[in-house]
Amino acid sequence: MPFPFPTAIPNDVETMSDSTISRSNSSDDAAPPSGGGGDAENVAGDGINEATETSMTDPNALPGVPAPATAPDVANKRRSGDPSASGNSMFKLRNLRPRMVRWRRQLARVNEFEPMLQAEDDASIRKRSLALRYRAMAGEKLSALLPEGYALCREAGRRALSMRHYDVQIVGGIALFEGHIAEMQTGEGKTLTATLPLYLHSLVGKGAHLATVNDYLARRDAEWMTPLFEMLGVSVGIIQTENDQGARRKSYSCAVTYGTAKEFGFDFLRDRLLLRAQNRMQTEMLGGGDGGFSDSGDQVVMRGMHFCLVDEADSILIDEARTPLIIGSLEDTVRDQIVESYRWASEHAPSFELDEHFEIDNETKQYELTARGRGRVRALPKNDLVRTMGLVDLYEYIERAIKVHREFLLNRQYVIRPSEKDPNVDEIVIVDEFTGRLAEGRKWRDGIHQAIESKEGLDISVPTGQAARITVQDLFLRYPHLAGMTGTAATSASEMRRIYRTPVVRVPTNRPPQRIELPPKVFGTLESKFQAIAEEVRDVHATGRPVLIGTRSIDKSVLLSNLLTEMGIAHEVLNANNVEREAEIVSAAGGLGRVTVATNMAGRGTDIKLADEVESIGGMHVICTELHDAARIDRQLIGRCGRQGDRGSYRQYLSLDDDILKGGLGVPKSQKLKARGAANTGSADRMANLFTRAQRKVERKHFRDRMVLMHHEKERKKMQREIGQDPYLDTPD
Ligand SMILES: Nc1ncnc2c1ncn2[C@@H]1O[C@H](COP(=O)(O)OP(=O)(O)OP(=O)(O)O)[C@@H](O)[C@H]1O
Repeated sequence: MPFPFPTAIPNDVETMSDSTISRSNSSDDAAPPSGGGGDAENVAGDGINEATETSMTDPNALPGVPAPATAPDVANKRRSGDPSASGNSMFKLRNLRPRMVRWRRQLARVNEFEPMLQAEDDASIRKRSLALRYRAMAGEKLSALLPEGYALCREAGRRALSMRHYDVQIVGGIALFEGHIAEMQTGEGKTLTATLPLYLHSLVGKGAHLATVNDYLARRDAEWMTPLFEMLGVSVGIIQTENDQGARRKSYSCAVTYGTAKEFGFDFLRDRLLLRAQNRMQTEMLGGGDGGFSDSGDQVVMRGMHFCLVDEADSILIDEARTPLIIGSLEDTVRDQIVESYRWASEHAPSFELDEHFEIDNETKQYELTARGRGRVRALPKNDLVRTMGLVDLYEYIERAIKVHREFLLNRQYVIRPSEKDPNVDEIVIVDEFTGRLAEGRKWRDGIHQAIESKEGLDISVPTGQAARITVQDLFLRYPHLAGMTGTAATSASEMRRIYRTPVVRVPTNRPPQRIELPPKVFGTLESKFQAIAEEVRDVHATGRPVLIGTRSIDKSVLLSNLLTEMGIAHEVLNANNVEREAEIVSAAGGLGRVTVATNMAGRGTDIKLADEVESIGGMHVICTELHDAARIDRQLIGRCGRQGDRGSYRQYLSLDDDILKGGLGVPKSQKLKARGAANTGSADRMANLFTRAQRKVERKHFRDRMVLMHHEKERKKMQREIGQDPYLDTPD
C-alpha cells in the first residue's frame, strides 16, 4: 500500500471517472459527449484514485532522477476502482449514477451553445447575459438557465482572460451549483471554476458570496476574475478587513462579493447587533417622534445571505470551525484586578512542580493543583488587587498559567507581531496548527490567550464579555445555497455531509497527473531525520530541480534552514513570520535550483509555476518532514508538485520522536518508541504504517471534539430560543 494515504476513501466521496469528460482545452476537440450515458463511468466508494500517483517501490531510487512516469498498471487501476480496468460493461452499468448522467447531458448542452456564442460580438454576449438576468428575476428556474449561463461564462473567460473553462471545470461548476463540495486537485483552476456558480446564482439579484481564507486571496481572486464578470455585466465587490461600513455596504450590494469567511461572519453579527439596537430604540421611542434612525452609519451592510461558495472548504468549514467568531462588548470594570491576577499567576507558575504541586489528567488534559499546590498559592505574596480576588479564582489563574507555560510555545502555537490596529503595540497571533497560517483576529478561550500575553509580558486584553458570537457551522448553514471547493476533502467527506449537508464529489484532473511517490523514510530521531533530509535536498538541488520542504512548525523550519545554511545551500524560508512575502516566495519556488523551506501554509493559495527547463528535468520535488494531525494537510503540500499534469515527485520523512505518535498512540507508547529511536541509528522504514495509524487516531479524536462542540452549541441555542433569547447575541461568557 503506498504510504501515507489510505487506499480506501469514505463512501461519501463520489469519483467522476476521468474518461467521462473530455479533458481537452481546445474547443475543437472538446466534442460533446454522446448523450445517454451508455459508457458513463462513475464509481462510488472506490479506492483513492491511485492512478493519479505513481508509486515507486524501490527504496533506493534516486530522488534527483525520478523514473519516467508510466501508465498505471491494471492491478493498480482495479484497486483504485477504475472500471476501465475491468473491461466489464456490466460493472460500469451497475455503478452508473443518474446524477452523473445528468451532468454529462448538461455539459453537452453547454457545449452546444459554444459555436453560436463564439460568432457573436461582445455587446451581444452582454445582452444575452442581461436577458438571462431578467428571466431569473422573473422566476425562471436557475437550473433551466444553467446551460446558456455557463456557456456565456465560458465565452467571457475565453475573451476576457484567455482562459476557456475546461469540460471538467464546467462539470465541477454544475456540481457546485447543485450544492456539492467539489474536490479539485491543486492547480486545476478552482478560481476560474468558481465563476460559474457565482455568475448563475448572482442572476436572481440576491448576491453571491465567495468566502476564502484571507484578505489577500479574496482580493487577488476577485481582481483576477473581474474582467470576466464585467463582460457579462456583473458587478464584483471585495470585502477587506480594513473596510468601513460604507465600503462594505457597497461591496455587498454588488452581484458577486469576494471576502473572507471571518468578515462575512463579523458583518452578520454586527448587522444583527445593530438591528437589535434599532428595535430597542424604536420600542423606547414608540409614540415619541419618528422612532427611527437617521444617521447613515446605522444601516446594515449585508443584504441577506443567498449563496455562498466556500473556497478551501476543508480549511474553513472544518479546521476553522473549531473556534467561534466573537465580538466583544463593553469594558469590564474589574479590569485592573483581572490584569494583575494574570501577571501574578504567570510570574509564579514556573515555580510549581508536576506531581508535587499539580497533576495533569491524562484523559482530559486538565491541570489541577494538589493540596500542597493550593497551600502554596495561599502562601504566595500578593498585592492588594490580587488579594481581593477569590481563592478559588486564584487557583484557576495558577492552573491556567502552568498549562500555558508548559504547553504553549512561542513560534509554535503563536507568534508575536505588531498589532494591525496599532503597530507600536505587540500582540499574540495564533498559528493555526492545521494550516500553518496565522489565525488573525482569533483568540484562545477560557483565559488562555490572556495568560499567554501575560507570560510574554504584553498588554493583557482582558476579555470584555461577549456581545455576539457565531460558530462557523451556524454561519454557513444560514445560506440557503452552499457549496465548496477544495483540493483535499476526501478525508472529511462524511463530516461535510453530516454537518453541512454538502456531498463531496471528486472532479478529475484536466490532464493526467504525473506525480511520483517515493517510499517513505523513517529515522530514530529528529536530528538524524533532518540530516537525511538536508542530504536529499543537496542531491536533488544538484540536479537543478526545485525542492519544496514542508515543516510542521516555525521552529522546525528554522532548524532545517540552519542545516541548509551550514551545507551552503541557498534557500528561502516561508513561515508565519514573513507572511508578507508569502506569495512572492511561493510563486518563485518552481524556478531552476530553488530551495524553499515552508510551514504548511505553502500548501495553499499561491500558484507555483515551474520554470520551462524544470519540467524536462523531472519537475519539482516535495519533501514532507512530518505527518500533520490531518492527512489532508499532507496532501496539500504534496499537491504543490505535479500540478496540471506537470512532472514531480515527493517523499515523506518520519522519525520516532514525531508529535503525531504522541497524539495518536498516547504518551507511554510514544515515549517507548522515542527511547527505541534514540538507541537505534539505522533505518526504521518498516515502521511507516505506525505513523499512518497514529494519524488516523488523531483525526478521529479531532472529529469527536468538533462533534461535541456542535452538540453543545445546538443544545444552547435550543434552550435560548425556548426562553426567547437570541442565540447569537445573548451569549454566555
Ligand atoms: N481553463 C483554463 N485555461 C487555462 N489556464 C487555466 C484554466 N484553468 C486554470 N488555469 C490556470 O491554472 C492555474 C491554477 O489555477 P488556480 O490558482 O485557480 O488553481 P487552484 O485550483 O486554485 O490551485 P490551489 O489549490 O493551489 O489554489 C492558473 O495559473 C490558471 O491560469
